[in-house]
Amino acid sequence: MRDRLLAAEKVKAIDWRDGALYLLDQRILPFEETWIAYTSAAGVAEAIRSMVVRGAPAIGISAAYAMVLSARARIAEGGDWQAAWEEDYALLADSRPTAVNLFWALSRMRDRLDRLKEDADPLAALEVEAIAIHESDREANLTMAQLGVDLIRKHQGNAQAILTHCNTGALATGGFGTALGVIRGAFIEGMVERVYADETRPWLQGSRLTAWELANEGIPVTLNADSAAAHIMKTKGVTWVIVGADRITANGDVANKIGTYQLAVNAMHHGVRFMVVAPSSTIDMNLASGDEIPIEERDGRELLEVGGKRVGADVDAFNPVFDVTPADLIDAIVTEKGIVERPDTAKMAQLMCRKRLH
Ligand SMILES: CSC[C@@H](O)[C@@H](O)C(=O)COP(=O)(O)O
Repeated sequence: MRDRLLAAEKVKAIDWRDGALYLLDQRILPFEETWIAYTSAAGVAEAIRSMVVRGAPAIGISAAYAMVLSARARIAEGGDWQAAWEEDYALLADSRPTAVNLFWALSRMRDRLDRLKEDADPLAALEVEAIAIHESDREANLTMAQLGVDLIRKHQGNAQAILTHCNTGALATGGFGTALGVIRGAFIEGMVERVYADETRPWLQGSRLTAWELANEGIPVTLNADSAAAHIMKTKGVTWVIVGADRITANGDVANKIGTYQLAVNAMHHGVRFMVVAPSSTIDMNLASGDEIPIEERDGRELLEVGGKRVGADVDAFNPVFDVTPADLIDAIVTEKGIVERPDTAKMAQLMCRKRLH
């Protein structure tokens, strides 16, 4: 399974080469595959804000490389370069509020600088750290895929229908994906008959990105409107809903793409199992519950317009782009440190004490 999973890394969203960060512009996929080169932290912050790069782990990795770009520019300027580096740090931290991977990666970069020996080269150390963040996300994808597949097998090993939301694949991570990594692994093991992909209004991460990734690999995928999910659970033999996460709190509540919460409610009603797949960099033990998670609200025009053309009436639009699924609706959280079934505060604390499994 490992080799076939790694083949899915042919698709990637982030490339660090020749001292620049290259991001695949996810706003225009699947119609155009355009890479944009970034050489400044401000440029990367704007790329995150405007969704050139998206998906919690991918945002964190991009921010880490942005801090390398910042160090190079600020050291060249001379003077108190660390104060200027902190300004870039703040700019990046302000780009999107919900995915904690962003803040996790930034603080790892700052810690690296704080631990630097006096004669060490800060730029080289930061680059090594950013690459390590990227690499460890790839590794985490592999471990989670294996654990998630084992969990599916434990409950029901034969081919089944799976429903997913948003995009959690190679485009959203440093590897081949979190939830989509488990789905890929389950398909390789002959345990997936069909994947139902929610289109994921309003950015259409499901129809543009997830459906594209799966179809490219010959994994049977059917696209559906988000509002069809309950009907599909009732009529199409769905056994698992498998999603990613942007922030998981100390009690096991999960923030993910808007619409995830209603999937969990519907899954509970229909007896469909609900799995969340996320690396431990998505877990925020500083927040007691999901009520404390800052939920990003984006411009209402994202709902009122399609392709820049007005389609909605002249009214206000409320556009929260994440919601919080309470822990008691979740069957399992799969991380690279292990699986937490029926999450609660004690089990999450135990998980975070464990070492990574790879
Ligand atoms: C592995 S990605 C997990 C989440 O980041 C994903 O489900 C999601 O909600 C992405 O939202 P986005 O707004 O596209 O950044």
